[in-house]
Amino acid sequence: MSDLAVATHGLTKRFGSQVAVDTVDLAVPRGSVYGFLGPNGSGKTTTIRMLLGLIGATAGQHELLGAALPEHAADVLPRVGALVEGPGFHPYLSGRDNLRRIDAADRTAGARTSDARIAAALDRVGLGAAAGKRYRTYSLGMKQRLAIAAALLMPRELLILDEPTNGLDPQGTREVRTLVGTLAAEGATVLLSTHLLAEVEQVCTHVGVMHRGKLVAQQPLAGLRSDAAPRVRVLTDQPAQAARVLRTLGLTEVAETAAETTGQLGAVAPEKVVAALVHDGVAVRGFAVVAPSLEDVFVSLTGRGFDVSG
Ligand SMILES: Nc1ncnc2c1ncn2[C@@H]1O[C@H](COP(=O)(O)OP(=O)(O)OP(=O)(O)O)[C@@H](O)[C@H]1O
Repeated sequence: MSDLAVATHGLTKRFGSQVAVDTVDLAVPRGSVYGFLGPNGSGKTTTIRMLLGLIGATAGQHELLGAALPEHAADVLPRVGALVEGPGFHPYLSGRDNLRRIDAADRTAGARTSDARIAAALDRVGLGAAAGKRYRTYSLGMKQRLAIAAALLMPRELLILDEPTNGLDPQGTREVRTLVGTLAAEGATVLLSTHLLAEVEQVCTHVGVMHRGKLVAQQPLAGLRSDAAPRVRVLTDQPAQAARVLRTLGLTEVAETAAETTGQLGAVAPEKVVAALVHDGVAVRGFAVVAPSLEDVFVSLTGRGFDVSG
């Protein structure tokens, strides 16, 4: 059995002359919560649509749960729950009745257990109380949660969620994050796309970063952090003098403000920096080694800021 829940090899999608997804090799380990991160338009949704067979790839191959698609689609796709844009819900039916329609269309689901399955799925996403209301009266967040409930009607080994917290209020966002954590704890692999760093920091074990159609980084979250270069921060009334010392030692990206000087450590030991500052007579009021935030890492990979408010 493959230890990857999702694997792609040179997956590529062109729209006319535009390359939306460019030779992407995804490797999503089983049991991981994989954050598929990237700015808007970087190719996440197009990749996910190819994974699920909603659009064909221009080039490349992919496997879900160890089986090649599209050859094994009939066997594999029932074990995969998906949330992609534009679920086909009926506006005049209640949330519960919409799930009934979806459940009834699933040949692998037993009709006698349908009510219990639907109630459990609604409960999981916190829509139990609103289950009887018409879909068209739902807020965007409720619609999103109903879409997740639809993906959870059957037990799933793999969940592929495109921007699952899009449009949710903070409370709804927290609920979805908790739900993702629970599903992962139960053994499901979760691939979720997002442009929100907070989402990645709070729930993901692995990260893949897309930028202009290319996968520019892919690794465990902890690795991405530790690979990033730490900086020193020197609080001092003599920032220019401190900056000279840092540069002489070989620190890079040295910057100074009125009250502090910072620089990227590289291979230089922090204690060596302290000793050199003292030796040079710089009055140091504070000294710290700071790991760059995830946002710093992503900006360095994509050259773009992320929305970190979520
Ligand atoms: N059907 C299509 N026809 C033409 N171009 C498309 C089509 N679908 C996507 N694109 C283009 O492909 C690129 C990648 O889009 P995609 O939706 O995959 O990005 P994304 O990372 O999911 O962004 P977002 O977070 O905005 O959904 C974009 O430039 C987009 O305009």
